[in-house]
Amino acid sequence: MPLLQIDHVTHYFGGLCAVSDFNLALESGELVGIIGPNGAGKTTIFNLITGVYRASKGSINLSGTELVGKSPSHITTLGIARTFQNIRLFKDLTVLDNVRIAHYSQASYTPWESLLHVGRYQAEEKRIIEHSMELLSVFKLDHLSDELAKNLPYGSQRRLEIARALATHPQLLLLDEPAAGMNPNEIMQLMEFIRWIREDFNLTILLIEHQMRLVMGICERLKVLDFGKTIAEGLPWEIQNNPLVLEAYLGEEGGEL
Ligand SMILES: Nc1ncnc2c1ncn2[C@@H]1O[C@H](COP(=O)(O)OP(=O)(O)OP(=O)(O)O)[C@@H](O)[C@H]1O
Repeated sequence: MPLLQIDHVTHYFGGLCAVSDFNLALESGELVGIIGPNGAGKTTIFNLITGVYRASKGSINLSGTELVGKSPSHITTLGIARTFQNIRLFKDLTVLDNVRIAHYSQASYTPWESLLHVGRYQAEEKRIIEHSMELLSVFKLDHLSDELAKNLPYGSQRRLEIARALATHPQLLLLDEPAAGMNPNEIMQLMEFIRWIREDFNLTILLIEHQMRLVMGICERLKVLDFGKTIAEGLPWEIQNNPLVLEAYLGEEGGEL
């Protein structure tokens, strides 16, 4: 059974069909890309998977559990984490607190234990801080744990966002334009980094990206959207030579493939 099975998902914003009859079967361990020109519906698909929007039609299934109708926090506990197109850190909190916060969806103590700092609270807090520091260390951010997130360079903020996403122990990681704003050298490093976290954290990854160097370099297969519809799918080299895809991109200002 695929880890994620999306069947006939359609979503309207008023009269606009942002996603039309989208289908995807994602096997455990795969690294798949969704590409398409601006406004094609890519981020809407992430918002549908993570429960930010409820699909107007269709089904989204994670290991046998239907996600449509579930809240984003519930979906997080089921094993899906994401990053955002525009980095969404708590910029005025420390690096450590940004990762700590992500653990609270799974904390096992009660509000009373938390208020009074008794019972499971102390042990759980210790575990959360230790796990946060372990993650920061793996991402080479531990020496910056007391720094405010807003003071980190851009590339480190991206790494911190991914570290925070991994704090919830996801099986499926959704990366929304992780290479946005990066130079070619940083993109090469990011490619290595994504390959490495997939292996090290046993992840399945779904990636939205405009940077073709990254998409073609690491994705095993691609889905291409245009105006909410899937216009092509296949191996990166097949997509690169697909006339429908070329037309969709060439029609976009500055678009290239
Ligand atoms: N909350 C919303 N309300 C109304 N329309 C929306 C909303 N969110 C997205 N849209 C519209 O839905 C369509 C798909 O948007 P979406 O953000 O999913 O595209 P995208 O492929 O991620 O684009 P980009 O590459 O520019 O991020 C667009 O026409 C967009 O204007």
